[in-house]
Amino acid sequence: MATGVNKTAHAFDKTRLEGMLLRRFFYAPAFEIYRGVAGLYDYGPPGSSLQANIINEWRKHFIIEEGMLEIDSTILTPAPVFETSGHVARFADWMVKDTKTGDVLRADHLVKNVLEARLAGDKEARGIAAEPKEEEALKKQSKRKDKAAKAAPVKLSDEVAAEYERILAQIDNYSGPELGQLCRDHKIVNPDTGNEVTEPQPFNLMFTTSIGPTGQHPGYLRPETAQGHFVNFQRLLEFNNGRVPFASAQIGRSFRNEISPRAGLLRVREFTMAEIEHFVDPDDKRHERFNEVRDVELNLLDRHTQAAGSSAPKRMTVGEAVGKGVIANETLGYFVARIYLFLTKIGINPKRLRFRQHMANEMAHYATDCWDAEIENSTGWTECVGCADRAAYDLTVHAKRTGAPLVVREALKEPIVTEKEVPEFNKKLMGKTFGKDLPVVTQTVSTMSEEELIKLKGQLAQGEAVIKSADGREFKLTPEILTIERQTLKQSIREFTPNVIEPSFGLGRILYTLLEHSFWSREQDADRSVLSLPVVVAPTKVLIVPLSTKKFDELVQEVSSKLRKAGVFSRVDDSNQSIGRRYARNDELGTPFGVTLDFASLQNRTMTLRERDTTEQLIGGIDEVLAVVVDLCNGAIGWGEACERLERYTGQQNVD
Ligand SMILES: Nc1ncnc2c1ncn2[C@@H]1O[C@H](COP(=O)(O)OP(=O)(O)OP(=O)(O)O)[C@@H](O)[C@H]1O
Repeated sequence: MATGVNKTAHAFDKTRLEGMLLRRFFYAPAFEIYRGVAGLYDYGPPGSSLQANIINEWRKHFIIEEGMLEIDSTILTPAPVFETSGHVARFADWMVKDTKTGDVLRADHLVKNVLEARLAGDKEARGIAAEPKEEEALKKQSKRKDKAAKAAPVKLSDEVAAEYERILAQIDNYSGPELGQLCRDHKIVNPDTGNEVTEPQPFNLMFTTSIGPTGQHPGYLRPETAQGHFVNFQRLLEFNNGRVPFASAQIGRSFRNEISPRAGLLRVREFTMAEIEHFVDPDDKRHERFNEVRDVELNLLDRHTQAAGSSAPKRMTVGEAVGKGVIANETLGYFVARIYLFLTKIGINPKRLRFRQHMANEMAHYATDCWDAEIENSTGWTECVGCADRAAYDLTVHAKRTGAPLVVREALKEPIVTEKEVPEFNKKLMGKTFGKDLPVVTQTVSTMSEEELIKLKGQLAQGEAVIKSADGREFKLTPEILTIERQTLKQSIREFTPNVIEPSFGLGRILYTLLEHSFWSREQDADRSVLSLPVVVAPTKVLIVPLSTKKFDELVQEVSSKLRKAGVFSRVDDSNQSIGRRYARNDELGTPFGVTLDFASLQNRTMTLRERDTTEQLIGGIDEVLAVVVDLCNGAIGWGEACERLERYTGQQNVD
């Protein structure tokens, strides 16, 4: 009985969406009455509920479903942690400055925006319809002062257009000097002023602070939550009975001093992340639940496709991708698929979701493979989740710096028995013979290969031998100083540093793209906007609408208390506005169901149930409607089944 809804009746209108989000206070610029600060936003009631519901679903989907160990580590971090992790040296973006005004721009964004705008201008000049992101680029450009950029759309030669496409397909792969070269080669200037820009310089994105009253401990606000997992590794491992694989998970705030944040929630300076660190045996990256996701189909944009200048993803199952080596291993593939399932469950349009593999330069030097979940929106494709195999890098560097044994010690079922040449030193005699060079001699012998030791043993059997240290000095050895014997060794413990697979979610980006994907206007009336948020994440699940205030108080109380007891979040709208207006307001807030109490409710204890997307209405007894609505909100039934149940109910009433 549910009729189809044409959600694409009106073209997506970003200005309308942004106006509505602000009007309904999903989120707003922070400190607005102080004129605000770029890149900081406050969430209002519907935005906060939406984020809380996304987090709730994330916790169910990952932490509960996968038995992960949840942690909550501090934001304030002493400097040595980020010196060790490499963030102090390398957590930087390339920035350029306007040579006249000193305005600061992020170098890769400058190149991307200018080339996209030129391609959009080219399309316009050729009379080809622009894609939404290109329209955005043109809109931005037309507001700017650069005369050349504002001039009539310019046709590009086919070679130049192809070159721009090639650059854009691998924009994340360029180093700072290469971005500088691109600016010179393609005459890229600051579009706001038309002025040239400086050579790109690295800019560290971490906010510095100092801990303690005298400022003696330099520190940083964390730019990601990951280090909190690594520094707690020993305790987490112990909690997991000393075994891998296991995963820890954390949801919390991160801070990045972004160079010029101008993209709303997509690029902010303070944001909530949800991160997983899955610790796994480096020799065995299979995943025991891989079969559950093997057939999940994904859009995969691998690095070879990008290097060839294309951005057309290949459609493939995860099983196929891991089998063919497109995705490096099962565990990484498992998480890529689980990320897909999570994002689509909360309402991201699967057709506008792809996984892009990092190109060689883009990936951290230690990582083995990395895939970003990118979601298409009005600004183009935006990374919303990163999923990387970080190998053993993090635990290794922290162990080296602190001396903490960040390793797994695994009892071997079968001890490994090996025969080995073992050098034994006469320390006393060696001390007398070599004095302060003793450690050099010991080190030189101890680091010899099996083959070298056998050769040395042979020479000693002849009376003496000469060895060469790493710095080229020679030392004479005799059988009195050193003996080498073949021994049988038994190893019953295997010690190794686990590898880490890290899915890292930015919740603000997911929330914003979800709002774009859910937003549409009714066919008959472009002014009537709807947010088709899935029930699981909708800020309010049920709107209770009494016809007029006083007479219905008791029923309103009854209905809201029953919904509360069933764990369904509802709101009462008893304003004086017409029911139609009240529904329209809640369509904008994404409330999936409405129940209306009218005079029939008083007389016959009936209630009307309305569905947001179709606007269909069903009538039933109050308790039956409540039972149906609770099942709808818990995801036990869909709208089709709700219709059948209430129609059955109405049929029975008529017979009775
Ligand atoms: N400035 C930001 N504002 C909002 N979300 C962010 C920001 N930076 C990162 N994120 C989120 O955190 C996730 C993991 O961070 P990661 O370090 O992989 O991002 P990134 O590669 O630095 O992003 P970008 O290249 O867009 O700056 C991203 O997928 C994104 O969702």
